[in-house]
Amino acid sequence: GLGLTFKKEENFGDWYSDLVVRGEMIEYYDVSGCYILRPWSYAIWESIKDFFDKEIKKMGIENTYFPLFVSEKALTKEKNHVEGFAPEVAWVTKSGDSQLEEPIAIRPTSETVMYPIFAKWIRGHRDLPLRINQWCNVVRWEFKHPTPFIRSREFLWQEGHTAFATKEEADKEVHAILELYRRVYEELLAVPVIKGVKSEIEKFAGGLYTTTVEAFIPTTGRGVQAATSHCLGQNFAKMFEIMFEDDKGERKMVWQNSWGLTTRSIGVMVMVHGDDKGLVLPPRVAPIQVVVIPVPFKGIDPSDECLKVVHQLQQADIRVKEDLRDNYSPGWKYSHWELKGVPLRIEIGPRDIEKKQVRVVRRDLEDKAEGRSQDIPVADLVERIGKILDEMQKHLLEKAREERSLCIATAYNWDDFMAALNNKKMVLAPWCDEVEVEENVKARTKSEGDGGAAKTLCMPFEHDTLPVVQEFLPEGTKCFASGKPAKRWALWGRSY
Ligand SMILES: O=C1CCCN[C@@H]1CCCn1cnc2cc(F)c(Cl)cc2c1=O
Ligand SMILES: [Mg+2]
Repeated sequence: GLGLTFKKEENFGDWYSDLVVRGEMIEYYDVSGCYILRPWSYAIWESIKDFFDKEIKKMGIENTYFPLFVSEKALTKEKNHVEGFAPEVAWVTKSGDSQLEEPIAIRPTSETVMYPIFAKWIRGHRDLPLRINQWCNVVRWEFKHPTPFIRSREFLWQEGHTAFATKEEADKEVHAILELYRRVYEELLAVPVIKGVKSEIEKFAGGLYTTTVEAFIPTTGRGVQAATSHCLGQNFAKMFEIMFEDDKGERKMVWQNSWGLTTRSIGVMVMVHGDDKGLVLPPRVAPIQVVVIPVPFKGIDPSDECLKVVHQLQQADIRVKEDLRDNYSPGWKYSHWELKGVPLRIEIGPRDIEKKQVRVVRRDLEDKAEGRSQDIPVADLVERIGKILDEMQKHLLEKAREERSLCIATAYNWDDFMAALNNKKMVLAPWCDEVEVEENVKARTKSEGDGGAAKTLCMPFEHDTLPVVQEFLPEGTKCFASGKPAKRWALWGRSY
């Protein structure tokens, strides 16, 4: 039958892998860790890209394209930047059947591709700020189990790379980009995220500090890094000698940022909103927002009325499609388009034609929920459909926020921390901010708990939906793990 084989709450891993294929987002591929993005998911990436690209252009950031290949010399310019990552670098070693003189790496990220060129482009303070972005693919030969969208050996992303004369300008941009990432998740994907800063061991080692938006999958109790915005400080400027002459004629190193959002965002959206009937797509990114289905009866075929409604909605820039196939029943079509996660379906039968109305059914409400289906006069259709789509967008975010708030516990000691963790929650706990304590928590949670180590997901910036804000760490509060004086709240959790 059409229904999904696995239940989300019972068998999440299989539910997800099956759903992204049955929902026609992903096709499997014979190179391990690589997936085909079919139109149904690629269209969602295009919506994300359209939004983000428009916003960064408003900020004066320009798109470029740098080569896919990195010379070994450039990639290994800074030993400690690469050494941790070396195992995941993919190399081209031959063309045809002849060995290459030098092996060439495929970019896993583009700092080492771009920054030697930045050093050429940046001479004086008038060359600053330099702010570029590229939409591309990167390759990282991951060894952990691959998961469509969430972890693959090749993925699509945007990577922004910027250079400034002062730290203040860099800091400001880090947060401006982080806010755009929050908007991608909350306004387009209807996924709530928590903004924060990474700990010293979780941050990008090559940088000064890393800010992040963290999403959460309630079903598995795992956090997932949704996007990241780093301030690199002057570390890369030092490595690649990116200097400029300031307005007093002094040679200074630039201050840099780099920031990225990947196709992982699509997987997070599927995991958060999907249900046992299939995908549930937020209207803002749904490739088709409304599907119109005729319900023939006693020889009357409402296909013409369907096409009229389709045309009306198209005029209002609503992404609408009719399903007039006569080799499938209305019931089959309802299940099919629910599996695909189309936000709204419109049913038109002979009685609807008589009454000059249509039946509108929402994908985001449970079968018996109030307001799931309603009869709407054709005359009011465009206005009402627009309103219902906006309502769905809001409802999906509110529902996800509500569910996530139930998955955040606050703990002041180890036992409460472990209880919450093993109850599939993220845990806000006061922490002494010492690296070895964080390493110790990782080690202890790896052995004691099931499902992998807990780590710090971030130190939340003050956040309206969290039970705490950084300032209110009561005097004398002890670190939940070490008992030492706590310095800050940390959000801990198991993660992807
Ligand atoms: O996260 C972002 C946003 C967009 C631009 N880049 C940064 C840092 C990327 C870290 N990182 C992440 N993964 C890597 C994998 C590698 F094989 C190598 Cl050689 C380097 C890295 C690496 O530097
Ligand atoms: Mg990695």
